[in-house]
Amino acid sequence: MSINVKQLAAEKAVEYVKDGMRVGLGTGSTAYWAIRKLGERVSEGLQITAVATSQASEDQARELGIPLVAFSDVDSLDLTIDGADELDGALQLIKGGGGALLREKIVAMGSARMIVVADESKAVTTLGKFPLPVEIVPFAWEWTVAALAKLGCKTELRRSGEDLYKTDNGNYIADCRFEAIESAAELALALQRIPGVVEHGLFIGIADLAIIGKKDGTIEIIEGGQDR
Ligand SMILES: O=C(CO)[C@H](O)[C@H](O)COP(=O)(O)O
Repeated sequence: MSINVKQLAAEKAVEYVKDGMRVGLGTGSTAYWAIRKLGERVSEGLQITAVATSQASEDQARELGIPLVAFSDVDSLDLTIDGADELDGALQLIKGGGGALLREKIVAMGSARMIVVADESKAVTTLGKFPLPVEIVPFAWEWTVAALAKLGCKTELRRSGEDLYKTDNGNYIADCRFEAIESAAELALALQRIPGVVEHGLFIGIADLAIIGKKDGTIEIIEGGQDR
């Protein structure tokens, strides 16, 4: 039987959750396993409150009996566990493959610690093979997409079947294929200067720890210095 490497990484991360913590719940197929394990621990008596980063994670947590609060009801969170589409050795991330990057960034930035959980295929030397998701407002989206393309990427507006994909916040996602991002920090600044961009999927200086599950059943832990 093959090992579920996402589950391996996610369950390791849940070991960092202690009684009384306020926990941010990430989004995606790796975060799913973390939420599942948290639900198991809650049913065994773990006392936590949680904030979800998407409707999907909220629904899953509710079903498992994890006590949920709105982010506006807490000053800050102790720990967020979330997945990533790519991560490098400096713990810079690309996120947003699941379309939840805006809420994910708010929740991660509002947490004392962020743990990234991933399988080894997500670990890269240079970010950029995975198209960078950028959340944009629907108004004048054609203009915003053209402005993004001027940064040197191939840009595609995300679709959901026949329709344009809409985030939980009612915005669109432009997926920007750079192939290689030489300076994530410079690109982040350039993206922030484009009106119409709500948020981008570059997470720089936010993650504290990455837990990477490997096919051979081992786990690699990368520690980083965040500068939130
Ligand atoms: O950023 C995300 C959602 O917006 C996810 O964390 C990211 O896409 C990784 O997902 P998965 O664990 O399913 O590979």
